[in-house]
Amino acid sequence: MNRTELRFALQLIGFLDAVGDFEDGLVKLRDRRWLVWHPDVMAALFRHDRALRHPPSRTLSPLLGNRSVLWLDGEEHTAYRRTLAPVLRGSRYHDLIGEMVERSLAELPSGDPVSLAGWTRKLTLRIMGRIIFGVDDDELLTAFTRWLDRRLGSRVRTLAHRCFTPGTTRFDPHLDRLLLQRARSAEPPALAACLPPDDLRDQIVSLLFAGHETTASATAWTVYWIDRTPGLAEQLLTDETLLDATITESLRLSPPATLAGNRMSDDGMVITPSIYLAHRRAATYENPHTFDPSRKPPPPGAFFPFGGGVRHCPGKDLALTEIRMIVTALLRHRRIRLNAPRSCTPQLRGAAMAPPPSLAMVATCRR
Ligand code: HEM
Repeated sequence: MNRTELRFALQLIGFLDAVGDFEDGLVKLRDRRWLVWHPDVMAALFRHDRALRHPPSRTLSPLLGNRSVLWLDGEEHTAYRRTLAPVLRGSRYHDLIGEMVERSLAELPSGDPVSLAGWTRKLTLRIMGRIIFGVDDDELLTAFTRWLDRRLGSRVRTLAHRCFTPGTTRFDPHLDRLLLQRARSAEPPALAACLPPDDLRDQIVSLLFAGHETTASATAWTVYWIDRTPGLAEQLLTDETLLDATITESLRLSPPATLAGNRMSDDGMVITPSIYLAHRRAATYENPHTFDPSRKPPPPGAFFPFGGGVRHCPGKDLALTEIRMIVTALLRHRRIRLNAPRSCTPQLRGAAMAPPPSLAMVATCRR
Protein backbone atom coordinates (compact mmCIF):
# COMPACT_ATOMS: atom_id res chain seq x y z
CA MET A 1 0.00 0.00 0.00
CA ASN A 2 1.55 3.34 -1.03
CA ARG A 3 1.29 6.62 0.92
CA THR A 4 -1.66 7.90 -1.11
CA GLU A 5 -3.64 4.74 -0.47
CA LEU A 6 -2.72 4.80 3.20
CA ARG A 7 -4.04 8.36 3.57
CA PHE A 8 -7.13 7.36 1.61
CA ALA A 9 -7.71 4.43 3.97
CA LEU A 10 -6.85 6.14 7.26
CA GLN A 11 -8.03 9.74 6.78
CA LEU A 12 -10.71 9.40 4.15
CA ILE A 13 -12.50 12.75 4.58
CA GLY A 14 -9.25 14.71 4.96
CA PHE A 15 -7.94 13.05 1.81
CA LEU A 16 -11.14 13.78 -0.14
CA ASP A 17 -11.15 17.43 0.97
CA ALA A 18 -7.51 17.76 -0.12
CA VAL A 19 -8.13 16.52 -3.70
CA GLY A 20 -11.59 18.07 -4.16
CA ASP A 21 -10.28 20.99 -6.26
CA PHE A 22 -8.65 18.76 -8.90
CA GLU A 23 -10.35 19.97 -12.05
CA ASP A 24 -10.15 16.65 -13.89
CA GLY A 25 -12.39 15.10 -11.24
CA LEU A 26 -10.16 12.06 -10.81
CA VAL A 27 -7.05 11.07 -8.90
CA LYS A 28 -4.74 8.05 -9.09
CA LEU A 29 -4.64 6.03 -5.87
CA ARG A 30 -2.11 3.49 -7.15
CA ASP A 31 -1.15 1.80 -10.37
CA ARG A 32 -4.43 0.90 -12.13
CA ARG A 33 -6.69 2.25 -9.37
CA TRP A 34 -8.48 5.59 -9.72
CA LEU A 35 -10.84 7.63 -7.58
CA VAL A 36 -13.32 9.45 -9.87
CA TRP A 37 -16.04 12.06 -9.44
CA HIS A 38 -16.24 14.01 -12.71
CA PRO A 39 -19.96 13.97 -13.75
CA ASP A 40 -19.24 13.00 -17.38
CA VAL A 41 -17.06 10.08 -16.28
CA MET A 42 -19.64 9.01 -13.70
CA ALA A 43 -22.53 9.13 -16.18
CA ALA A 44 -20.51 7.03 -18.68
CA LEU A 45 -19.42 4.58 -15.99
CA PHE A 46 -22.97 3.93 -14.80
CA ARG A 47 -24.18 3.58 -18.42
CA HIS A 48 -21.67 0.78 -18.99
CA ASP A 49 -22.01 -0.76 -15.53
CA ARG A 50 -23.39 -4.07 -16.79
CA ALA A 51 -20.13 -4.78 -18.63
CA LEU A 52 -18.00 -4.15 -15.51
CA ARG A 53 -17.10 -6.38 -12.58
CA HIS A 54 -17.74 -5.35 -8.98
CA PRO A 55 -14.92 -6.55 -6.72
CA PRO A 56 -15.69 -6.98 -3.00
CA SER A 57 -14.79 -4.23 -0.55
CA ARG A 58 -11.75 -5.35 1.45
CA THR A 59 -13.18 -3.62 4.53
CA LEU A 60 -16.69 -5.02 4.35
CA SER A 61 -16.37 -8.47 2.77
CA PRO A 62 -14.74 -10.01 5.92
CA LEU A 63 -17.93 -8.91 7.77
CA LEU A 64 -20.68 -9.43 5.20
CA GLY A 65 -19.19 -12.54 3.61
CA ASN A 66 -18.15 -13.44 0.06
CA ARG A 67 -21.70 -14.31 -0.99
CA SER A 68 -23.15 -10.90 -0.12
CA VAL A 69 -25.45 -9.40 -2.75
CA LEU A 70 -23.16 -6.36 -2.66
CA TRP A 71 -20.56 -8.20 -4.77
CA LEU A 72 -22.38 -10.98 -6.53
CA ASP A 73 -22.19 -10.46 -10.31
CA GLY A 74 -23.86 -11.69 -13.50
CA GLU A 75 -27.08 -13.71 -13.54
CA GLU A 76 -27.03 -14.49 -9.83
CA HIS A 77 -26.95 -10.78 -9.09
CA THR A 78 -29.75 -9.98 -11.55
CA ALA A 79 -31.95 -12.72 -10.04
CA TYR A 80 -31.29 -11.44 -6.55
CA ARG A 81 -32.19 -7.88 -7.47
CA ARG A 82 -35.39 -9.09 -9.11
CA THR A 83 -36.37 -10.84 -5.85
CA LEU A 84 -35.48 -7.87 -3.65
CA ALA A 85 -37.08 -5.05 -5.70
CA PRO A 86 -40.75 -5.70 -4.82
CA VAL A 87 -39.99 -6.67 -1.22
CA LEU A 88 -38.16 -3.40 -0.53
CA ARG A 89 -40.86 -1.06 -1.82
CA GLY A 90 -41.36 1.64 0.82
CA SER A 91 -45.17 1.84 0.50
CA ARG A 92 -45.46 -1.77 1.79
CA TYR A 93 -44.08 -0.70 5.15
CA HIS A 94 -45.98 2.49 5.88
CA ASP A 95 -47.82 1.07 8.91
CA LEU A 96 -44.77 -0.78 10.21
CA ILE A 97 -42.55 2.32 9.98
CA GLY A 98 -45.29 4.44 11.61
CA GLU A 99 -45.53 1.99 14.53
CA MET A 100 -41.74 1.88 15.02
CA VAL A 101 -41.41 5.66 14.84
CA GLU A 102 -44.17 6.10 17.43
CA ARG A 103 -42.47 3.61 19.75
CA SER A 104 -39.06 5.29 19.42
CA LEU A 105 -40.58 8.76 19.93
CA ALA A 106 -42.28 7.55 23.12
CA GLU A 107 -38.88 6.38 24.39
CA LEU A 108 -37.28 9.80 23.86
CA PRO A 109 -36.75 11.39 27.30
CA SER A 110 -38.44 14.80 27.31
CA GLY A 111 -35.87 17.56 27.81
CA ASP A 112 -32.82 15.28 28.24
CA PRO A 113 -30.11 15.02 25.57
CA VAL A 114 -29.75 11.81 23.58
CA SER A 115 -27.26 11.03 20.82
CA LEU A 116 -29.03 11.94 17.56
CA ALA A 117 -27.09 9.38 15.50
CA GLY A 118 -27.61 6.71 18.19
CA TRP A 119 -31.37 7.32 18.28
CA THR A 120 -31.85 7.19 14.49
CA ARG A 121 -29.65 4.11 14.26
CA LYS A 122 -31.64 2.15 16.84
CA LEU A 123 -34.87 3.11 15.09
CA THR A 124 -33.79 2.22 11.53
CA LEU A 125 -32.29 -1.07 12.73
CA ARG A 126 -35.60 -1.93 14.41
CA ILE A 127 -37.40 -1.22 11.12
CA MET A 128 -34.96 -3.34 9.11
CA GLY A 129 -35.10 -6.13 11.72
CA ARG A 130 -38.90 -6.26 11.54
CA ILE A 131 -38.83 -6.27 7.71
CA ILE A 132 -36.29 -9.10 7.57
CA PHE A 133 -37.48 -11.26 10.48
CA GLY A 134 -41.14 -10.28 10.76
CA VAL A 135 -40.86 -9.80 14.54
CA ASP A 136 -39.22 -7.40 17.02
CA ASP A 137 -36.13 -8.72 18.74
CA ASP A 138 -34.24 -5.84 20.37
CA GLU A 139 -31.87 -8.25 22.13
CA LEU A 140 -30.71 -9.80 18.86
CA LEU A 141 -30.37 -6.38 17.22
CA THR A 142 -28.32 -5.11 20.18
CA ALA A 143 -25.98 -8.10 19.79
CA PHE A 144 -25.72 -7.33 16.06
CA THR A 145 -24.88 -3.66 16.77
CA ARG A 146 -22.25 -4.66 19.33
CA TRP A 147 -20.60 -7.03 16.83
CA LEU A 148 -20.62 -4.40 14.08
CA ASP A 149 -19.29 -1.64 16.35
CA ARG A 150 -16.41 -3.81 17.48
CA ARG A 151 -15.48 -4.71 13.90
CA LEU A 152 -15.98 -1.32 12.21
CA GLY A 153 -15.21 0.97 15.14
CA SER A 154 -11.46 1.22 14.59
CA ARG A 155 -10.06 2.13 11.16
CA VAL A 156 -6.55 1.10 12.26
CA ARG A 157 -7.72 -2.36 13.36
CA THR A 158 -9.72 -2.78 10.15
CA LEU A 159 -6.67 -1.82 8.11
CA ALA A 160 -4.41 -4.17 10.08
CA HIS A 161 -6.87 -6.99 9.43
CA ARG A 162 -6.87 -6.14 5.69
CA CYS A 163 -3.06 -6.14 5.51
CA PHE A 164 -2.12 -9.02 7.79
CA THR A 165 -5.02 -11.47 7.52
CA PRO A 166 -6.53 -10.77 4.09
CA GLY A 167 -9.32 -13.06 3.00
CA THR A 168 -10.26 -14.22 6.50
CA THR A 169 -13.74 -13.53 7.84
CA ARG A 170 -14.58 -11.65 11.02
CA PHE A 171 -17.85 -13.48 11.73
CA ASP A 172 -19.28 -14.29 15.17
CA PRO A 173 -20.54 -17.91 14.87
CA HIS A 174 -22.86 -17.55 17.90
CA LEU A 175 -24.49 -14.40 16.53
CA ASP A 176 -24.80 -16.01 13.07
CA ARG A 177 -26.63 -18.98 14.62
CA LEU A 178 -29.10 -16.66 16.35
CA LEU A 179 -29.71 -14.64 13.17
CA LEU A 180 -30.34 -17.80 11.15
CA GLN A 181 -32.65 -19.27 13.79
CA ARG A 182 -34.65 -16.05 13.91
CA ALA A 183 -34.89 -15.88 10.09
CA ARG A 184 -36.01 -19.51 9.75
CA SER A 185 -38.62 -19.34 12.49
CA ALA A 186 -40.29 -16.15 11.18
CA GLU A 187 -44.06 -16.67 11.13
CA PRO A 188 -45.57 -15.42 8.89
CA PRO A 189 -42.50 -15.64 6.64
CA ALA A 190 -40.80 -12.25 6.16
CA LEU A 191 -38.14 -10.93 3.77
CA ALA A 192 -35.60 -13.56 4.89
CA ALA A 193 -37.88 -16.26 3.44
CA CYS A 194 -37.27 -14.84 -0.08
CA LEU A 195 -33.50 -15.23 0.18
CA PRO A 196 -31.66 -18.32 -1.11
CA PRO A 197 -31.04 -20.69 1.85
CA ASP A 198 -27.41 -21.46 0.88
CA ASP A 199 -26.09 -17.98 1.56
CA LEU A 200 -28.78 -16.83 3.96
CA ARG A 201 -26.30 -15.65 6.61
CA ASP A 202 -24.40 -13.35 4.25
CA GLN A 203 -27.60 -11.84 2.84
CA ILE A 204 -29.24 -11.25 6.25
CA VAL A 205 -26.14 -9.52 7.59
CA SER A 206 -25.79 -7.50 4.36
CA LEU A 207 -29.39 -6.30 4.38
CA LEU A 208 -29.36 -5.53 8.11
CA PHE A 209 -26.15 -3.55 7.63
CA ALA A 210 -26.87 -1.79 4.30
CA GLY A 211 -30.50 -1.21 5.25
CA HIS A 212 -30.00 0.64 8.53
CA GLU A 213 -26.66 2.46 8.87
CA THR A 214 -27.06 4.61 5.77
CA THR A 215 -30.72 5.45 6.44
CA ALA A 216 -29.94 6.30 10.06
CA SER A 217 -27.16 8.63 9.09
CA ALA A 218 -29.21 10.28 6.29
CA THR A 219 -32.03 10.91 8.79
CA ALA A 220 -29.64 12.32 11.39
CA TRP A 221 -27.94 14.60 8.83
CA THR A 222 -31.36 15.87 7.67
CA VAL A 223 -32.31 16.76 11.26
CA TYR A 224 -28.89 18.39 11.66
CA TRP A 225 -29.31 20.62 8.59
CA ILE A 226 -32.89 21.55 9.56
CA ASP A 227 -31.61 22.61 12.99
CA ARG A 228 -28.83 24.67 11.37
CA THR A 229 -31.24 26.54 9.05
CA PRO A 230 -33.31 29.18 10.88
CA GLY A 231 -37.06 28.94 10.26
CA LEU A 232 -36.88 25.76 8.19
CA ALA A 233 -38.45 23.47 10.81
CA GLU A 234 -41.64 25.55 10.92
CA GLN A 235 -41.89 25.78 7.11
CA LEU A 236 -41.54 22.01 6.79
CA LEU A 237 -44.62 21.42 8.93
CA THR A 238 -46.81 22.52 6.01
CA ASP A 239 -44.65 22.09 2.89
CA GLU A 240 -44.02 18.49 1.73
CA THR A 241 -42.21 19.57 -1.44
CA LEU A 242 -39.75 21.52 0.69
CA LEU A 243 -39.24 18.44 2.88
CA ASP A 244 -38.22 16.38 -0.17
CA ALA A 245 -35.87 19.18 -1.30
CA THR A 246 -34.38 19.33 2.21
CA ILE A 247 -33.72 15.58 2.26
CA THR A 248 -32.18 15.77 -1.24
CA GLU A 249 -29.91 18.65 -0.28
CA SER A 250 -28.87 16.86 2.91
CA LEU A 251 -28.02 13.73 0.85
CA ARG A 252 -25.93 15.96 -1.42
CA LEU A 253 -23.93 17.74 1.25
CA SER A 254 -23.73 14.86 3.75
CA PRO A 255 -23.99 11.65 1.71
CA PRO A 256 -24.09 8.66 4.09
CA ALA A 257 -22.02 6.61 1.61
CA THR A 258 -18.99 8.73 0.65
CA LEU A 259 -17.98 6.17 -2.01
CA ALA A 260 -20.00 3.86 -4.25
CA GLY A 261 -18.85 0.29 -4.88
CA ASN A 262 -15.66 -0.39 -6.83
CA ARG A 263 -15.94 -1.10 -10.56
CA MET A 264 -13.34 -3.16 -12.44
CA SER A 265 -12.77 -3.38 -16.19
CA ASP A 266 -11.77 -6.61 -17.97
CA ASP A 267 -8.14 -5.53 -18.02
CA GLY A 268 -8.07 -5.07 -14.23
CA MET A 269 -8.44 -1.27 -13.93
CA VAL A 270 -10.29 -0.47 -10.65
CA ILE A 271 -12.47 2.64 -10.41
CA THR A 272 -13.88 3.95 -7.13
CA PRO A 273 -16.67 6.53 -7.57
CA SER A 274 -16.59 9.31 -4.97
CA ILE A 275 -20.09 10.44 -4.08
CA TYR A 276 -18.78 12.98 -1.56
CA LEU A 277 -16.57 14.75 -4.11
CA ALA A 278 -19.11 14.67 -6.96
CA HIS A 279 -21.63 16.35 -4.63
CA ARG A 280 -19.19 19.12 -3.61
CA ARG A 281 -17.67 19.89 -7.01
CA ALA A 282 -17.39 23.68 -7.40
CA ALA A 283 -17.71 23.48 -11.20
CA THR A 284 -21.11 21.78 -10.78
CA TYR A 285 -22.60 23.38 -7.67
CA GLU A 286 -22.51 27.08 -6.82
CA ASN A 287 -21.32 27.52 -3.23
CA PRO A 288 -21.05 23.74 -2.89
CA HIS A 289 -20.48 23.80 0.88
CA THR A 290 -23.66 25.76 1.59
CA PHE A 291 -26.88 23.97 2.51
CA ASP A 292 -29.51 25.26 0.07
CA PRO A 293 -32.72 23.24 -0.50
CA SER A 294 -33.72 25.56 -3.37
CA ARG A 295 -30.98 24.31 -5.73
CA LYS A 296 -31.77 23.47 -9.34
CA PRO A 297 -31.55 19.78 -10.37
CA PRO A 298 -27.91 18.87 -11.14
CA PRO A 299 -26.65 17.51 -14.50
CA PRO A 300 -26.42 13.72 -15.06
CA GLY A 301 -23.61 12.05 -13.10
CA ALA A 302 -23.37 14.86 -10.52
CA PHE A 303 -25.74 13.55 -7.83
CA PHE A 304 -25.80 9.89 -6.90
CA PRO A 305 -26.21 9.31 -3.14
CA PHE A 306 -27.65 5.86 -3.93
CA GLY A 307 -24.94 4.91 -6.45
CA GLY A 308 -25.91 4.05 -9.99
CA GLY A 309 -25.89 1.64 -12.92
CA VAL A 310 -26.86 -1.98 -12.25
CA ARG A 311 -25.83 -1.69 -8.58
CA HIS A 312 -27.98 1.38 -7.74
CA CYS A 313 -29.35 0.99 -4.25
CA PRO A 314 -32.45 -1.27 -4.18
CA GLY A 315 -33.44 0.25 -0.82
CA LYS A 316 -33.72 3.85 -2.09
CA ASP A 317 -37.53 4.02 -2.02
CA LEU A 318 -37.69 2.39 1.42
CA ALA A 319 -34.96 4.70 2.77
CA LEU A 320 -36.67 7.86 1.50
CA THR A 321 -39.99 6.71 2.98
CA GLU A 322 -38.30 6.14 6.35
CA ILE A 323 -36.47 9.50 6.37
CA ARG A 324 -39.65 11.38 5.40
CA MET A 325 -41.76 9.64 8.05
CA ILE A 326 -39.22 9.94 10.87
CA VAL A 327 -38.45 13.62 10.23
CA THR A 328 -42.14 14.51 9.83
CA ALA A 329 -43.08 12.76 13.09
CA LEU A 330 -40.19 14.41 14.96
CA LEU A 331 -41.14 17.89 13.74
CA ARG A 332 -44.88 17.41 14.34
CA HIS A 333 -44.70 15.91 17.81
CA ARG A 334 -41.52 17.35 19.33
CA ARG A 335 -39.65 20.59 19.50
CA ILE A 336 -36.06 19.72 18.62
CA ARG A 337 -32.86 21.42 19.69
CA LEU A 338 -29.39 20.10 18.90
CA ASN A 339 -26.38 20.54 21.13
CA ALA A 340 -23.59 20.44 18.56
CA PRO A 341 -20.09 19.65 19.84
CA ARG A 342 -17.46 22.29 19.09
CA SER A 343 -16.10 20.30 16.14
CA CYS A 344 -18.88 18.33 14.50
CA THR A 345 -16.45 15.88 12.84
CA PRO A 346 -18.30 13.13 10.98
CA GLN A 347 -17.90 9.62 12.29
CA LEU A 348 -16.62 7.19 9.65
CA ARG A 349 -17.53 3.50 9.61
CA GLY A 350 -15.92 1.99 6.55
CA ALA A 351 -16.79 4.53 3.87
CA ALA A 352 -20.07 5.49 5.59
CA MET A 353 -20.33 8.94 7.14
CA ALA A 354 -22.56 9.71 10.14
CA PRO A 355 -22.79 12.65 12.54
CA PRO A 356 -20.58 12.14 15.62
CA PRO A 357 -22.24 10.31 18.56
CA SER A 358 -21.63 13.46 20.64
CA LEU A 359 -24.16 15.42 18.56
CA ALA A 360 -27.01 15.49 21.09
CA MET A 361 -30.71 16.05 20.44
CA VAL A 362 -32.99 17.52 23.08
CA ALA A 363 -36.67 16.85 22.32
CA THR A 364 -39.62 18.34 24.19
CA CYS A 365 -43.30 17.67 23.55
CA ARG A 366 -45.22 20.15 21.41
CA ARG A 367 -48.45 21.24 23.07
C1 HEM B 1 -30.27 6.82 2.72
C2 HEM B 1 -30.14 5.51 2.74
C3 HEM B 1 -29.26 4.73 1.78
C4 HEM B 1 -28.19 5.16 1.04
C5 HEM B 1 -27.58 6.56 0.98
C6 HEM B 1 -27.70 4.01 0.30
C7 HEM B 1 -26.63 4.05 -0.57
C8 HEM B 1 -26.19 2.95 -1.30
C9 HEM B 1 -25.08 2.98 -2.22
C10 HEM B 1 -24.20 4.20 -2.52
C11 HEM B 1 -24.95 1.74 -2.73
C12 HEM B 1 -23.89 1.28 -3.74
C13 HEM B 1 -24.40 1.49 -5.16
C14 HEM B 1 -23.33 1.43 -6.20
O1 HEM B 1 -22.26 0.84 -5.97
O2 HEM B 1 -23.54 2.00 -7.29
C15 HEM B 1 -25.99 0.92 -2.15
C16 HEM B 1 -26.17 -0.42 -2.41
C17 HEM B 1 -27.06 -1.22 -1.75
N1 HEM B 1 -28.01 -0.83 -0.82
FE1 HEM B 1 -28.32 1.06 -0.19
N2 HEM B 1 -28.48 2.93 0.63
C18 HEM B 1 -29.45 3.32 1.51
C19 HEM B 1 -30.45 2.54 2.07
C20 HEM B 1 -30.63 1.19 1.83
C21 HEM B 1 -31.71 0.40 2.36
C22 HEM B 1 -32.86 0.90 3.24
C23 HEM B 1 -31.51 -0.87 1.92
C24 HEM B 1 -32.44 -2.00 2.26
C25 HEM B 1 -32.14 -3.18 2.47
C26 HEM B 1 -30.30 -0.88 1.11
C27 HEM B 1 -29.75 -1.98 0.48
C28 HEM B 1 -28.71 -1.94 -0.42
C29 HEM B 1 -28.20 -3.11 -1.11
C30 HEM B 1 -28.70 -4.54 -0.96
C31 HEM B 1 -27.17 -2.66 -1.96
C32 HEM B 1 -26.32 -3.49 -2.91
C33 HEM B 1 -26.93 -3.44 -4.31
C34 HEM B 1 -26.15 -4.20 -5.36
O3 HEM B 1 -24.94 -4.35 -5.21
O4 HEM B 1 -26.78 -4.61 -6.36
N3 HEM B 1 -29.80 0.40 1.07
N4 HEM B 1 -26.73 1.69 -1.28
